[in-house]
Amino acid sequence: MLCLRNVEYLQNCRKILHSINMTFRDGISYSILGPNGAGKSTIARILMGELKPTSGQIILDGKDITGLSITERAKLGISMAWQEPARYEGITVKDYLTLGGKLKIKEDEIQEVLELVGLSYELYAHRFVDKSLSGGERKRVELASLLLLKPRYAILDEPDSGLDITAKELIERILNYFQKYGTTVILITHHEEIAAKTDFSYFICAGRLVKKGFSHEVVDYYRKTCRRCSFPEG
Ligand SMILES: Nc1ncnc2c1ncn2[C@@H]1O[C@H](COP(=O)(O)OP(=O)(O)OP(=O)(O)O)[C@@H](O)[C@H]1O
Repeated sequence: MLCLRNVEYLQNCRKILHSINMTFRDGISYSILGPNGAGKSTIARILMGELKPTSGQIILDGKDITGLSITERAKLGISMAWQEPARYEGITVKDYLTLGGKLKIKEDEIQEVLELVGLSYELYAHRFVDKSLSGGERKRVELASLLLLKPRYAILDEPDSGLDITAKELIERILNYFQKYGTTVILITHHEEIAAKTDFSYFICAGRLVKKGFSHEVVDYYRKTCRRCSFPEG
C-alpha cells in the first residue's frame, strides 16, 4: 500500500499542496482528477521522488520512502509515464522497450503492447526514439514501455494528452492490461470521463483534496460543482 501522509508543497512561498492524504491499495485503479493548475502533476512528481515535499511523508507498506530517489523508488516498483516523454538519439523503439535487450521480452509481447497503444509493430519497432517520432508517437512508446514493465504502481500523467486516438478506448485497454497483472494504476487527468474509468478517485482543486470516493460518485460531484466554479481562474 502506498500513501501520501499530510503532504504539503511550497514553491516560492506559495502553497501548491495543502496537507494531502491519499491511499493507493494494491490492484485497484485510481484517478487524481482536477482542473488545470490544481496540483495533480506536483502530486505525481512527489510520489515518484522527482520533488521532495516541504512537509509530510510518502509511505510504502508502512515504511517511510520520502527520502528515496526516483531510481530507488523505481526499484520498489513505482514507475511513471511522464507527461512529456524523453527523446533518445540512436535508440530504436524496440531497444528502448527492452532496455537495449536487457529485458528478455518475447517479440509477440512487444507487438501486443505496441498495438495496444495504437502503433504497428512492423512500422515502428525499428524506428528511432528521436525527433523523427511525433510527440504523440513518443507518448505512445512511453506508455508501451510502462505496460511492458508491469510495475507494482503505474503513475500515468495525462496519458491521453497529445493523442488523437480515442482516449477513452486507450485508457480502457491500459486499465484492463494492468488489471491482469495486478498493477495499481494512478491516473492523473482533468477529464472526468477518463477518471470515470478508474475504480476510485481523488478530486483536488487549488492544492486541496476536495472529495474522494468511488469514481462514479466523485465524477458526479465534479460535474455538479467544478464546472460551475470559476475559482482557479479567479
Ligand atoms: N516550478 C514552479 N514554479 C512556480 N509555480 C509552479 C511550479 N511548478 C508548479 N507550479 C504551480 O503549481 C500549481 C500546480 O501545478 P501542477 O502542474 O501540479 O498542476 P496540474 O493540476 O498538474 O495542472 P495541469 O492539469 O495544467 O497539468 C500551478 O499553479 C503551477 O503554476
